[in-house]
Amino acid sequence: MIPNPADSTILIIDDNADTIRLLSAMVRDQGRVLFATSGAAGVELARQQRPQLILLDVEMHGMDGFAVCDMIRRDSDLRSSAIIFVTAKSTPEAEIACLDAGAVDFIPKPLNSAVVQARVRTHLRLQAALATFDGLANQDGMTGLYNRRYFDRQLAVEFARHRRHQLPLGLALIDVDDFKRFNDRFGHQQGDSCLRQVAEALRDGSRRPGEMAARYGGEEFVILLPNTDAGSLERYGRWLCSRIVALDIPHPTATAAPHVTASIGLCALLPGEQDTPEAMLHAADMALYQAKRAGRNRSVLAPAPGTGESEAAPDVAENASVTGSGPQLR
Ligand SMILES: Nc1nc2c(ncn2[C@@H]2O[C@H](COP(=O)(O)OP(=O)(O)OP(=O)(O)O)[C@@H](O)[C@H]2O)c(=O)[nH]1
Repeated sequence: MIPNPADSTILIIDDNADTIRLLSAMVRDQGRVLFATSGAAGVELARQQRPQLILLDVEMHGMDGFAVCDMIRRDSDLRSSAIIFVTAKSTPEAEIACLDAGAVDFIPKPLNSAVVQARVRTHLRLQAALATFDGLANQDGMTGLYNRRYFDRQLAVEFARHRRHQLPLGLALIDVDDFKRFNDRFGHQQGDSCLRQVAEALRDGSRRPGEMAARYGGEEFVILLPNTDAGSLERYGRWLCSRIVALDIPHPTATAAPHVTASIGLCALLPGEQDTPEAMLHAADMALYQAKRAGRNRSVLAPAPGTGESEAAPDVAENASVTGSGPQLR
């Protein structure tokens, strides 16, 4: 979806109430306008609201505009917020200093309504275009799910966050069963359509806050589940298998059932210092392998990475919890 500039949030940071009133009136037709009357309050509000555009006064008491700009530019969550400096110092040197500090533009005081509106409009359009490119770069073209590159980045971020807060992180690796036979029987185009339907079911099945589904490659998908322990993940695996069965896509040459099914490898982990995202993915991959070996159309929960058990691909019945698909609610 192409972001609409009119849905943007504009944050004004200025310690002068009159300037805030004036600027708000000038830009209120171009988005949702928020304001803060100090640099510190502005940074806090920016972290909460992630505005597309920040109109930042240079000369403020306490933390000045340059210090605020520096804090915002260093915050990875605020990388996509554009800053326009608003200042009475309109010498070329002052203008260059603002741009060098990381602002995208510069608005001189006294404020001219038409100039302010034109600059804000231009930068909101640019922000919308950048967000669109960002979205496309992170998307898998065929299914519309996130792509592997974006997933790997998010996994690293979530892994670090769950380690910091000592929360359990869940991961599900999903592979469509006997998909080569499906292509052989129905052709590649039908195969693509089948993958799109599976992707849609996975997207619908991962809509809780923070959950994300991605295409991991070929007929393999992955779902990241924040704050999910082993017990919840096992239930989720069963539920996900049943959702794919419920698509009821005929697959007469499949080995597990006469319709499309998937095998799922699960891994839940309270990340410790020694754990890595790669080891977690590897554990889920081993569990997926076991699900295939045990007959497909099921999910298998991996032993926690680092216990050594997942390395040897042990017998399913001994070392993994196998869960066949059943029509269970999540
Ligand atoms: N139509 C279509 N097929 C794809 C796509 N990506 C991968 N495939 C096919 O998926 C099939 C995967 O085959 P295998 O890795 O042998 O696995 P499988 O047949 O699903 O068997 P199991 O995984 O053991 O159940 C291959 O035939 C690939 O060509 C795609 O984007 N579209």
